[in-house]
Amino acid sequence: MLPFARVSILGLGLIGSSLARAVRLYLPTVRITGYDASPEVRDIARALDLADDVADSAGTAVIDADLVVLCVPVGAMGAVAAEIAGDLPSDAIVSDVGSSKTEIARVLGAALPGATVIPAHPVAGTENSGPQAGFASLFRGRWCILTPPDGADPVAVERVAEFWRRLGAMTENMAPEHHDRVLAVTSHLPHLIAYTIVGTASDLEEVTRSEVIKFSAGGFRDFTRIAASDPTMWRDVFLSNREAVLDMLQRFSEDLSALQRAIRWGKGDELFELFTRTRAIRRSIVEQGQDDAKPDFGRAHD
Ligand SMILES: NC(=O)c1ccc[n+]([C@@H]2O[C@H](COP(=O)([O-])OP(=O)(O)OC[C@H]3O[C@@H](n4cnc5c(N)ncnc54)[C@H](O)[C@@H]3O)[C@@H](O)[C@H]2O)c1
Ligand SMILES: O=C(O)C(=O)C[C@]1(C(=O)O)C=C[C@@H](O)C=C1
Repeated sequence: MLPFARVSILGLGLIGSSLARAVRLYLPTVRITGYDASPEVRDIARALDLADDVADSAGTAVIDADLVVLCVPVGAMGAVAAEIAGDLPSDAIVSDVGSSKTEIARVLGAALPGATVIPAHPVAGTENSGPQAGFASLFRGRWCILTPPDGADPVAVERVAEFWRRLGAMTENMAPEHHDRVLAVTSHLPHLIAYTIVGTASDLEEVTRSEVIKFSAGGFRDFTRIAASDPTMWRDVFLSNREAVLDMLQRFSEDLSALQRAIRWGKGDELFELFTRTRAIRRSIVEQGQDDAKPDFGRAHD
């Protein structure tokens, strides 16, 4: 059975438009209503035929929904939730796709008292933003982590999980606090490091900007992709997951200092031991099929 028949997607950027495209492709009988605060994005969404209807206000977008998915930056979740509170059908389930979860659970709970809220996070994305950047296969073969509140209705949780599985994702349930610690190290810290290294390189006086661009063939180029990610999104992620990120950053700084010492004192065995360990981690990620470069992964942009 279809988990939902009428889905409203609020925020039609990379993730919202990918969700709309995926629903169209994998759940073609589901009616999609979209909304975005930006009139330009609404016009583009209409031109791209992303939804059956693109509403001009958040309230009208949810009026007959059975699932509402908030796809806006983490810092805008509370404001959108407040906008829909008066129009949300009492039996609708509200979910979201935000990259941090504890703070979102708090703001959604406060703005929508009595509503069924089942937050989720598809661990899939790119450095691009906006409605043109989305594609239907974004979630295929990717994890979607659900962070239901204590005492959540198991049927509602399973309906949201089934919705994501129908779009090709694999699902797992987690406590929001645990999610935020795991993602702090697997997603948030890597972005912080990429922003730092690209910023450091561009500030170096003895290396010109054109040299940075010209010789960025290998590792640095990979960092520049990550460092091109959306500034609003990532500002909100770091501010909303402050504690976990600062904790992981502290550990990272200590490990970096140890590496600095090993290089200074010529401790080649320490460097070799670490690099051997990290190579094994990369290999197990590739073996588990979690690597984009895997040829049969089927995530070609549609
Ligand atoms: N980009 C990624 O890789 C990625 C991956 C997984 C989850 N996420 C999460 O998905 C969410 C959306 O990110 P994105 O990459 O799609 O960003 P995006 O910038 O591409 O799209 C966000 C959209 O939200 C709209 N918006 C902003 N405030 C709004 C409001 N108050 N009401 C209605 N619309 C509003 C913007 O106009 C924009 O079109 C974020 O919470 C982010 O943390 C992002
Ligand atoms: O592949 C990328 O470009 C991403 O940054 C995707 C990525 C990640 O860090 O893995 C970014 C943020 C998300 O919340 C989920 C996925």
